[in-house]
Amino acid sequence: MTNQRLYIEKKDTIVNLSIDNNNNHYKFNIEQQNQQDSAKDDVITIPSQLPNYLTSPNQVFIIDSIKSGTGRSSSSSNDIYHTIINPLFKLLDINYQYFKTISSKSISKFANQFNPQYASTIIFISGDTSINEFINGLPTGTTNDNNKISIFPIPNGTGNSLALSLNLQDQLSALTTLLTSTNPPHPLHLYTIQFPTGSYLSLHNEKHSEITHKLNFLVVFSWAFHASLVADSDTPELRKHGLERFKIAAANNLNQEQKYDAECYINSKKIDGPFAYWLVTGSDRFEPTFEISPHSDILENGFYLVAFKTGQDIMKIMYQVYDKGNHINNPDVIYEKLIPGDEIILKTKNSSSIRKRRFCLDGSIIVLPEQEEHEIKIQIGDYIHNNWQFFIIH
Ligand SMILES: Nc1ncnc2c1ncn2[C@@H]1O[C@H](COP(=O)(O)OP(=O)(O)OP(=O)(O)O)[C@@H](O)[C@H]1O
Repeated sequence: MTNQRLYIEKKDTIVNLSIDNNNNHYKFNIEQQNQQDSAKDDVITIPSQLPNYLTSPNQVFIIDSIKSGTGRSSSSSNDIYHTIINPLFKLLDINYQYFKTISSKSISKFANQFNPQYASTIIFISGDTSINEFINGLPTGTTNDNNKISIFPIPNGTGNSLALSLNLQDQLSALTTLLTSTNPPHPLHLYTIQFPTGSYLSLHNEKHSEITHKLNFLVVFSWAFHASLVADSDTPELRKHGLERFKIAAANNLNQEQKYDAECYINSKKIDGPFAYWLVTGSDRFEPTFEISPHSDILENGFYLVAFKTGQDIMKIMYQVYDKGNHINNPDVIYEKLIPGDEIILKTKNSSSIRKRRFCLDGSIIVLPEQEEHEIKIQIGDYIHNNWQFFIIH
């Protein structure tokens, strides 16, 4: 059970928030006056003056991606929006618009019609993919002040790498950070990939939609073993297992040779494959203890290549990742930093089999067309995309 007591200065009221970690059930209650006079030392004060990004003229939106993580049903006690966020925001007089997903296209559609009057704050109750879908779904913005978007993740997905990289370990601590942070929102850096014509987004291992323009990622772009785990575990059956779904898919993948032929170039430096593991990431961890890139800082512009070749003991290296990111000291692991101005190109070979041409983009699976060779270039962008300026609340 995780508990949090908040003192709402504006209303001179203490509220108790709790989450039962076993079943994800939330509770919200307002303390009686006589209890309030007792121990006030363990409370977090929510000041009367909330951060600018939650007050007018900023427009606040909440996107509730209800199938993220193990999913949740509306108005039940595992629904953090209705149980906690809605009553808390009402108490704090925060004006916002609530948007709940109804399909796998909801977030892209919401993004495509997004046309705020002022700078906006978007709070995601989701994992990483939902945030990625929003950013990639936006139309071209104007260059007025209304193009500033501050994003905040309340971690509810299977993969919550963005939140974890900001040290937001759970929903309640994320909420208090959102309400009390004194840091100005920081530029949120994006990385861009042009996929070959004919590439498509795959959902539950079926073609979902064609990729028609460059796509951005926020936290991870992967191929080989990592992309296979994400793709293979994307079934309704395995999704029920939450984070365990990756472990189940990993066990299945370890029964097959992990051989992905390619050459990789960082600027003019060539790195020969074949690879078993290959990904680039700007975040330091994918799970609370899976420290995939200990030197990454999500607030910096740049990312790391983490890769190793076929023939290495995959599980041994994965355990090193869980051991405080110790894999980066393993001479068989390639760990390279890329900064603005650098570029990375992956040239795949013998990749006509579908398992060899699946990529993971912040949790989405992109399948390249059926060809023996592909070339993918990843560019380090900045925090501006399609005229929108992105910031992260931290
Ligand atoms: N009502 C819905 N019906 C179908 N799909 C939905 C619905 N709501 C959200 N989704 C989709 O579910 C996915 C949730 O991804 P998100 O990253 O937020 O959570 P997740 O559990 O971490 O998933 P992953 O780890 O695979 O990225 C998104 O692709 C989103 O569009």
